[in-house]
Amino acid sequence: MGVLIVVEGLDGSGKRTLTQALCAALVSRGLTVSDLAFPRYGKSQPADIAAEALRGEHGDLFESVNAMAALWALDRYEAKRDLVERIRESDVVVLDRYVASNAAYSAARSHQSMDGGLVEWVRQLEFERFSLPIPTLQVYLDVPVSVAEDRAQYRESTEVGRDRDAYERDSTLQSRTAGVYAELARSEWVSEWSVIPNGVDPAAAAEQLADSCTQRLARLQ
Ligand SMILES: Nc1ncnc2c1ncn2[C@@H]1O[C@H](COP(=O)(O)OP(=O)(O)O)[C@@H](O)[C@H]1O
Ligand SMILES: Cc1cn([C@H]2C[C@H](O)[C@@H](COP(=O)(O)OP(=O)(O)O)O2)c(=O)[nH]c1=O
Repeated sequence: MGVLIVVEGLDGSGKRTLTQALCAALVSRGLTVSDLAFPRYGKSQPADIAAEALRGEHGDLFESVNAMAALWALDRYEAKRDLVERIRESDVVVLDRYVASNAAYSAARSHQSMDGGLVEWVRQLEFERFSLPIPTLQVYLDVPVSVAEDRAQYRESTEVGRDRDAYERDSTLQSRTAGVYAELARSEWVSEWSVIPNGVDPAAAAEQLADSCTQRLARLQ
């Protein structure tokens, strides 16, 4: 039975980079590691439909915050059995985005703080109704919106298929999302959070997180 670590943050905040560094740091400690990124594009119809809606397809689907959030949530519901199995079979499972993404982006789209109703709606849908596994630790990459945007723009210009979608192009949405993420982290929403400040080297952050995983695993035994 392993620990579930979730990496959260804005588009371009460095989630994929930290996830990869963390997996490498865990493997170098002799641990068995499994990683998964949400949305599971190409593997989940709900995720693909939501991504298409972000690019203007499917009529007015994009307009509904709840409909979009339900699609991202259904992607995770479909992955539940796989996720539970990975947690059973690995020492550590690392996720690039999870339920907190839905909470932060949905509240931000509706101009709500974390107390406005949507965050609680997401929690009830995903953790109560769907009974998705509760993360052991949620890691928030606290990067200024302008830095995340510059990185997402750079990636768009250098990587095929990484053109920015409607959320990524909306910098006021990104900035409200950062506000909700900060609230979620401060209130330790659903489980423990760790905030990585801007400027911390991803490899150094990964080493610290890997040490913390080793200690948590020792406590579980
Ligand atoms: N700490 C960092 N400092 C500088 N550049 C970074 C850092 N972390 C990630 N990057 C770069 O920023 C871009 C976006 O990072 P990525 O990990 O893909 O972000 P995300 O998965 O959050 O969208 C990539 O080009 C990556 O190489
Ligand atoms: C996983 C997830 C993502 N999102 C948002 C965050 C992103 O802006 C957008 C797409 O996810 P993202 O991780 O950015 O996909 P990619 O960069 O690979 O295209 O959807 C939610 O609103 N809820 C969720 O549950």
